[in-house]
Amino acid sequence: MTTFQYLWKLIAYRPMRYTLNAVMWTLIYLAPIAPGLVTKEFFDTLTGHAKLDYGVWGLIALLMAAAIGRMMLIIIGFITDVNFRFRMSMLLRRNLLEHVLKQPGAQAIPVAPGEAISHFRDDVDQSEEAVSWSVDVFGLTCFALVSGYILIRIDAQMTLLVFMPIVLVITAAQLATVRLQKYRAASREATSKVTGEISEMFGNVQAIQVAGAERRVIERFARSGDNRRKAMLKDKLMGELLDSVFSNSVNLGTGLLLLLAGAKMRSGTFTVGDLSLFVYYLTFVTQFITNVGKFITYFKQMSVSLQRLTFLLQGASAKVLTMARSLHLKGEEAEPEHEVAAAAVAPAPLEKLEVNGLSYAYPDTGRGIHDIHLTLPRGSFTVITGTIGSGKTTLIRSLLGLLPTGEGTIRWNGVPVEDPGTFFAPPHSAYTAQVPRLYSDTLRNNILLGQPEAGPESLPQALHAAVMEQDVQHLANGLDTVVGPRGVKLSGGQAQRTAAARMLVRDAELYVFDDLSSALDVETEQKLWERMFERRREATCLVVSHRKTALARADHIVVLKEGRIEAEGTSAELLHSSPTFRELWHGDERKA
Ligand SMILES: Nc1ncnc2c1ncn2[C@@H]1O[C@H](COP(=O)(O)OP(=O)(O)OP(=O)(O)O)[C@@H](O)[C@H]1O
Repeated sequence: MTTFQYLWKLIAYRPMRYTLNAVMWTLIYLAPIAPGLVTKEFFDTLTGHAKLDYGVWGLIALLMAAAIGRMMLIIIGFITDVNFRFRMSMLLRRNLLEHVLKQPGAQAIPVAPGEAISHFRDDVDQSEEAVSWSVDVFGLTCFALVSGYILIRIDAQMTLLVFMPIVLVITAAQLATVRLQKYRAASREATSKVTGEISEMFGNVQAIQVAGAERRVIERFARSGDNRRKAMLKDKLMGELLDSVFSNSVNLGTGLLLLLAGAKMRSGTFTVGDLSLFVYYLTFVTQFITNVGKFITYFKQMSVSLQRLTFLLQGASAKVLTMARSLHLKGEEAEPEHEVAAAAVAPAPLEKLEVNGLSYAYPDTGRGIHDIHLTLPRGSFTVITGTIGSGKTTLIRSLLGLLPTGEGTIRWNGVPVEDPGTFFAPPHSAYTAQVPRLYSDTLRNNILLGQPEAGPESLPQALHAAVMEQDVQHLANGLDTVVGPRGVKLSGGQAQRTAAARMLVRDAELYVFDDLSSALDVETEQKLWERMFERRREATCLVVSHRKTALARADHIVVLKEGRIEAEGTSAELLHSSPTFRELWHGDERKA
């Protein structure tokens, strides 16, 4: 998408609001035409050159009326502007957020969270700015045309002589905006780097401390801060320099005007009123050129913002950004599409899940999984095992659509799953990741994640199944205990079982656990599996584990090595046939 198309799409999102805004600001910019003419009449009245005779008080009344009228227009103009701007930027942020939430969960954003936030904030603001300034350019062009016509009719030669040098000075200064734009892009880049570093630093305080890396981290941060300072300084200096050229060009024009007008006034072809009109309009004409320049700068910055926002889309078309959607303002009904979609997919009981030829390679490392075949019959307990880095997590994530689609097919009861990312969610499946992700909220909210507490049974049941009920009793406020950022107030095992309870509180046909037991002792893990089976005999489980507790229960075990299936079968079969399995099995025995 070109920058112009992007601008146009944003305008076309709310065309009536844009038009209303453009009309208002055109009226605001045209408004000074009247007081200019009244001022001219005033001075011409004093020198006896007036064509209309309103008298001094009449002219004062007209000036007052024009000032009040313009004030009113400006107030309305701000209302229309804010309304339009808000909708435009909200559309961008809404679409961007929706896109991120629809991405394969394991790779939702291509940059650090802090950097993504800076795109959400600054690049959207920049786009909003450019569209909003297009309105001003239109209004000021109308003013320039009308005032130019009036001035040329009074004295064409004076108009050209006074305005041409100003146009030249400002155009030359405008050319310098190319450099300004470069500086602006650099300062923006430096700012997002600093924001990204802050967010990573805050998220990793413990890791920094235990590595004794405080000083080095601070030094690195200081270097980034210093780069940002230099970039910002260049940006500000250039901006101020250009602004001063633009604002001083009015004085330059007034000087020229006085020099030229003197001779003309002596010869009687130019009145004092004409002079006042020229001086009065001069400010606005200069403003016109300045603002056109500003618009060009904003437009160029908008193209940088468009590039950065498109990068966040990770290959999706930039059209995603401007797709017209409701913002649900003023009590508009929420789009029912999600509920409809969810209702349409009746949770067909899982009889058999088949995976054929599933492959995925990470683009940067080329590592991943190759040609995986799996069959999970209803009520089965399948364990994926293998050495570190053999591809267990990648297999689970590919199957659940948490990574971009690779090769292979997945069939649910014989029916191909077209979009695993949306399909593998409750009520079809529930998943606990290897690293539990918790919010800084209450334990209850972390488990429910907005799901209504259905009956008096389901939450306590899920806590019991996750072997969490004792822990809740010992927490200061039970389920209403706030767990701290990323769940820091919980132990590793508690955090994992909270994630398990989050999964179990959702009714699902397929339960997927990625190394759930890594922070659990053998006894707790034993209880967890027992309760799991008591509660949901029919549930199908796919579990990543290298622990005997899980391996011994498995109906079927798949051993991965370097992304491929090395062996599969029951534990008894594999102990006989697979050296990798024997190593894992006895390794766990040694640990126990
Ligand atoms: N985001 C990523 N980008 C690039 N390569 C990755 C990424 N994640 C994992 N890999 C690589 O893919 C391979 C499989 O990783 P995966 O996390 O699936 O292994 P695993 O068997 O789950 O390991 P572990 O037992 O340590 O959890 C590894 O070689 C790893 O380095």
